[in-house]
Amino acid sequence: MDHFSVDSMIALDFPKVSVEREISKVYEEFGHTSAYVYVVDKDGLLVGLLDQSAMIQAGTDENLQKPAGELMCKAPKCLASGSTLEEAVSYFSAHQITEVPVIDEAGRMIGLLKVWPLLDYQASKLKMIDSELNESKRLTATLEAVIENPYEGLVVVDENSRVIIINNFYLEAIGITREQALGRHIRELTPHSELPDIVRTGKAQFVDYWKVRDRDFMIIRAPIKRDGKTIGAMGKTLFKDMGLAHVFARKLAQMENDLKFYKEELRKIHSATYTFEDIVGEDIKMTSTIYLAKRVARASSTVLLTGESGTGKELFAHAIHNDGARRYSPFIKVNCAAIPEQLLESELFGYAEGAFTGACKGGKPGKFELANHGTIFLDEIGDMSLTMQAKLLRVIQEREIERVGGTQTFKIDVRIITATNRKLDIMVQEGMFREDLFYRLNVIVLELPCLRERPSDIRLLANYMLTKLKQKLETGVKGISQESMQLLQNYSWPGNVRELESVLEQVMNIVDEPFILPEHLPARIPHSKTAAEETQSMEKGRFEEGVKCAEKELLVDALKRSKGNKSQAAKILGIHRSVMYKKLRKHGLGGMTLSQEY
Ligand SMILES: Nc1ncnc2c1ncn2[C@@H]1O[C@H](COP(=O)(O)OP(=O)(O)OP(=O)(O)O)[C@@H](O)[C@H]1O
Repeated sequence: MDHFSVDSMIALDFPKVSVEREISKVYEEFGHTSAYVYVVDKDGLLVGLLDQSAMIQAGTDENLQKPAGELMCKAPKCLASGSTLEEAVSYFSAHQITEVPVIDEAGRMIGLLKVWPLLDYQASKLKMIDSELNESKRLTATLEAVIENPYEGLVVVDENSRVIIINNFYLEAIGITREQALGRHIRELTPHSELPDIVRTGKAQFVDYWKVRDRDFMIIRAPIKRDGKTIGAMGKTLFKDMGLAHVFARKLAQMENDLKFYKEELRKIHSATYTFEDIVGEDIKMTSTIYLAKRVARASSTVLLTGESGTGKELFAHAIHNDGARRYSPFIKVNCAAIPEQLLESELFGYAEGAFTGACKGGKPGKFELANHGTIFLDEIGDMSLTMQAKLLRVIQEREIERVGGTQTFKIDVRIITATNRKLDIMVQEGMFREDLFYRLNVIVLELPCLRERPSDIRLLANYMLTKLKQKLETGVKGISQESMQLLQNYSWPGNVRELESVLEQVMNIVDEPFILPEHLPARIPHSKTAAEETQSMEKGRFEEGVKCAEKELLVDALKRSKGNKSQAAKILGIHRSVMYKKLRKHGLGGMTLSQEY
């Protein structure tokens, strides 16, 4: 006989559908990888091989057309007519036989489907069942350990609120045995249980208080659902006892505190620290600048602060912001000289997501965005490149920004305060600063006087800083000798107030004596006397200074204790009122009020 395929089976009145169905059943049963089906013709010759894609590859296999006597040797007669493949497979597998006859409608066997290797399949199926069993045993053991953990109570009820799982912790808490609990309605065990409500509503209750037999617990209750339907509920204690709950609550409170602290720190970073109260100065140049600054603080106009380094430009920027309507909004400082040119643009205007390699997801807001509704303080504006000046000009004119690499523009409402110690007008002439930007920034100009122009403020500032440093450094230094003060006033202070601050801090760190004397001052502050004169007068001067300072300190102390009452202060010191007044005049304390610092 010729080779035959599914089509040739049709020619033999064997319906194609039926063959395909039978074949697919074999595959379904044995899996595509574990079974092969051979088709043998009625003369016992192998005529087809069904591979994994269920094709009859007639004529393509070298085994085709070979006698299949040995394959058929086990074919039972009882199956020779009309059994379905399913019946055949189950019969064969029970008898460890791996062949199925193909029969025609008259019940004649026209071929044979040989299923191979059925035995391997059975063995692997058994192995699989065995490993599934082991896995589920392992899982059950783990679940039991979880359920029986000694730190938490657990009870599970079914859809009728009957207990199906309960752990020892829970049993112990309510004081009954497992046998007494299983299968009972939960309210028979704990009359006020809310689990039936959870089963009814299907809604969880997160964290509730549960008191049982004089013990307090925190508990959560949750529904158990399958295919969206509530099939039970579980109650679980959260802590072994309330002691642990309190530990947890304390930790939570600590974390909340920390969070508050960091939020406050962040707020401080984005807010102005100083106010006009922190600006010390009595010199007319200074007081008129403060007066003007206070006036401009109320408006939103752009301010340009000029003056030598260390004259207090940043201090003024803070004070102006803090005195105006924007005081509760951010104060953002940008040091234009400290940020590399290529980063300044994204620092000021932010960048969009994917603007460059390494850009943060979601992009990053720039300082202008952060300062929205508040103030941006652009320090060292004179150090900004011409390219950046053009970009800044656009923002000032349009009052809108676009993130680097972005397409959207944002409207911004920001007050701009700039500062520089460079001469912007000269820079404009030299082509180093854009003229149009200069006029945009030069709306209100506050020129801060340098320290050498206001020597009277040196004494004031030095005493003010001494008081602050005494607290900070906890030193025994009580004051500055008159002679030292004179030297400080004679000095030119190129670094202005910042330099004065650092000289005092440096001196107070090394001086062990109560008063800062000329020899304690750094060498760059010129001493008016020659070294010989100094040595001579030093001993005398030191004693006199000491006495003078001590006397002054006693006077100040007595006045403080008498709350400014001079007669009372005289009594405290045991001196006559007239002597008291004389000494007060000598030390310049005649008009002393309590708020003054000496
Ligand atoms: N009038 C003042 N009263 C009290 N402290 C002052 C005064 N002026 C300046 N200071 C202090 O001096 C230091 C320098 O001030 P600030 O940084 O404001 O100066 P600046 O002009 O901005 O300096 P730069 O140009 O170098 O940035 C700060 O510690 C500041 O608190």
